[in-house]
Amino acid sequence: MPPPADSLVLEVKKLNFFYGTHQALDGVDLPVKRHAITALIGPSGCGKSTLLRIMNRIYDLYPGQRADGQILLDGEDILGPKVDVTALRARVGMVFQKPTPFPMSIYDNVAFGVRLHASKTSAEMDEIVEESLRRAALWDEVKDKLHKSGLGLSGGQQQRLCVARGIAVNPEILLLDEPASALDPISTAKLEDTLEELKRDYTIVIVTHNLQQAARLSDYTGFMFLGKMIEFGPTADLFVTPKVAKTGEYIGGRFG
Ligand SMILES: Nc1ncnc2c1ncn2[C@@H]1O[C@H](COP(=O)(O)OP(=O)(O)OP(=O)(O)O)[C@@H](O)[C@H]1O
Repeated sequence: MPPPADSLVLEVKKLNFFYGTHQALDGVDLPVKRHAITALIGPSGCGKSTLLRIMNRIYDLYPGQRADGQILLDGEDILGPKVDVTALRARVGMVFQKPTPFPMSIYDNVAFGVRLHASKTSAEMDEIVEESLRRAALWDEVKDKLHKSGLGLSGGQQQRLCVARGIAVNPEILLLDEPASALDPISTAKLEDTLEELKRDYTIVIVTHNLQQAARLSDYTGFMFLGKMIEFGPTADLFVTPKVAKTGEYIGGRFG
């Protein structure tokens, strides 16, 4: 069963995507439920990252890439020509595969995006930085070195810093593209706990190669293959009783 229509924050409809003449997505639909975690799984090259990159129009930065179809965010089509892309990226934040802290202090990493979008007093900014680091489950580890470089943190801490930076601007949706692939198991577990906590207030879409991670973490899962959304549903149903044979083969490890 898909999530009820009135619980959706984002709806991808009949989405096609082209890198020049290469069609990477073909008629993709994806309903994204508010305050839930939606995972995208599928073999390498099936289009998971491409789909994620369309949701905040990162692809706009690259000539020759084009999308058609609809992506409704709170009912408004974000693929339309009149969309303010900077404002969109504040509403739909992104955390990448490799941790990408800026070469500046931990504090400034979190404050950076907020300064772009709003003017705050220093007391307000202190509060936002602390709250974001707490929510990203990093505060206790960094509260005594906020003015040291973000690049001095461990890989797992850097990734949670990127999550803190992403949520500091209070986005509706946080997109994560294989955020744990460069992390050790303990850092991965911490990041997963963080995401579980965050879904109370945010909507999360995560691309992962790790099927156990998708099964542990997500409420809904979409399985993609060769640019198509093959099956979408509640994670427990898709993993235990997939409706499409291809989904079962992938989950059963018969290809990938
Ligand atoms: N910049 C690009 N230019 C041309 N083709 C691209 C580009 N990026 C991706 N593609 C192609 O688009 C298709 C989908 O790629 P995408 O990176 O979205 O897959 P993916 O499922 O995220 O893969 P992976 O799990 O390996 O990251 C692939 O055929 C890929 O080769």
